Amino acid sequence: MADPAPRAPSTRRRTMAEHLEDVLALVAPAPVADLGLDDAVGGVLAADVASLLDSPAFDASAMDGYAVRSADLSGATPGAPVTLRLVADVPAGGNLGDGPSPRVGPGEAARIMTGAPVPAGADVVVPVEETSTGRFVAGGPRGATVTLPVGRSTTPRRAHVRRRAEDVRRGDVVLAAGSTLTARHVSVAASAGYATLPVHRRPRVAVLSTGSELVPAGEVPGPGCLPDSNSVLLAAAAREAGAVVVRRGGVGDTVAELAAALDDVLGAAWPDDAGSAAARPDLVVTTGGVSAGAFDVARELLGSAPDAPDAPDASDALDVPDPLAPGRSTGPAAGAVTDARVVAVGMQPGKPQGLARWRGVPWLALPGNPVSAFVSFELFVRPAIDRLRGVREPRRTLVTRAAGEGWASPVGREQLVLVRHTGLDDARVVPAGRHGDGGGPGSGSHRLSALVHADAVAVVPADVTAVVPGDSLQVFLLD
Ligand SMILES: Nc1nc2c(c(=O)[nH]1)N[C@H]1C(S)=C(S)[C@@H](COP(=O)(O)OP(=O)(O)OC[C@H]3O[C@@H](n4cnc5c(N)ncnc54)[C@H](O)[C@@H]3O)O[C@H]1N2
Ligand code: MOO
Repeated sequence: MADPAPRAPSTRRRTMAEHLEDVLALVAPAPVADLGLDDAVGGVLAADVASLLDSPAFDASAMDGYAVRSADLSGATPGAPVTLRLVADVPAGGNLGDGPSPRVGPGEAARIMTGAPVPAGADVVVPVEETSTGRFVAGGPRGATVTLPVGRSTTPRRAHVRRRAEDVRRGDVVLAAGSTLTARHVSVAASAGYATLPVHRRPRVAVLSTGSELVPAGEVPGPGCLPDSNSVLLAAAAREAGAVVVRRGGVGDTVAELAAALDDVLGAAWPDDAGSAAARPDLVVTTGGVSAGAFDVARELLGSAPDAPDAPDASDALDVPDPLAPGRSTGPAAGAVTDARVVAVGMQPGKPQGLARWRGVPWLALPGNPVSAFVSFELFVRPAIDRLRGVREPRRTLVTRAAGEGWASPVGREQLVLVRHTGLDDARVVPAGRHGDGGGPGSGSHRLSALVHADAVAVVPADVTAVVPGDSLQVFLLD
């Protein structure tokens, strides 16, 4: 049998949509736990919730007043009222004692408060202000009769009775699986008889930034150094997206240091975990070191190398042996990296992207430029976190806006432009931050000013080379 032909190095070029599918395939929803209603808010419900109770649970008064038989009121007017005998007093809470349930017969009335069960026989509640009582005072009923109707009312137009189960019937599904729980959801759960809900536990996300040039936030950078802003950005963004986060900044640019840092976060203590040694992150996110530099350590650890030294754009020509390249299989990462890929995604910024498993834990390696890291978070990491949280369809909603300015866009790559609404006209957006050197917004993946001024991200299709004022743009809004 002939030797198999040597495998030609394949170029992994992916569209954003394809890369997102690859990312989502790497992660699965986090395990489900029953959480108390206070802690469940923000989580994603893992199962439909059917009400254990009718709501209202009984025919209840909607007014403070008198429960009567409507037949007794027929023909009664403020000019010719009827007088009924008081036979019961029904406060809210059904504090009725052990005696027989009250009953309202012909010619009788029961004093009743809002939310209290309407006594048998009565089918109408007349508000107190439409009766001879006028208003209730604290304590028991005064007098043995009530005369009604009085005032502006004739016979009651509304029964003022909330019917049993008119809102929710026992067994009705009141909360759907996949819902992100808000205060409103947990209040409905409480009304439906639940004290806990099955919720996917919060994803545990470890954030690492690589780069020997990085100093921790607040330290004065030495020559050639700069503050580590990416790990701060990604950790905060992951937290905002619903994750529990462990952050390690400024990991040195050697394979041994990155491997050690990745192992370190695998053993990290998690704030949501009562010290169980088994807790591991659900996702590791790194930034930096995925392109073609001599110290691009994430890429090296992912086992990649530019396969052609003269490749015009190294990250367009990537083929990652999987598992690690033979030469590295005895290094610090021996056997640790699986499913590794470094890909050139047809997007700007954010082109070089890595993904793999580190000792089985999903690992997304994002580019180091701050805007690239941010855009990569929004496009890939947030959906991954959503999937871990149990969100059924982790997708961004795009809305249409008009371009308030023109700019150039690279051919063959979708362009992600941090934009802001003009304020004058909410339907128009312009690039955010400073981009006045002729490079346009597309060349600004290092520009921090855009990050704070942006309130949306425009997604310019790959075949568009120039955006002109008035063009219709698809944008997703930033929270
Ligand atoms: N020869 C090539 N060079 C580059 C290519 C390419 O295809 N061929 N791609 C470029 C693109 S596109 C991007 S994006 C960057 C991605 O580079 P890395 O992921 O390797 O990132 P670094 O080189 O580590 O850093 C880039 C830049 O960002 C700064 N940085 C890094 N980490 C942080 C941080 N935690 N906080 C703040 N700033 C950070 C870093 O100092 C660099 O200035 O590669 C291009 N090069
Ligand atoms: O793709 Mo890089 O992210 O253009 O700056």
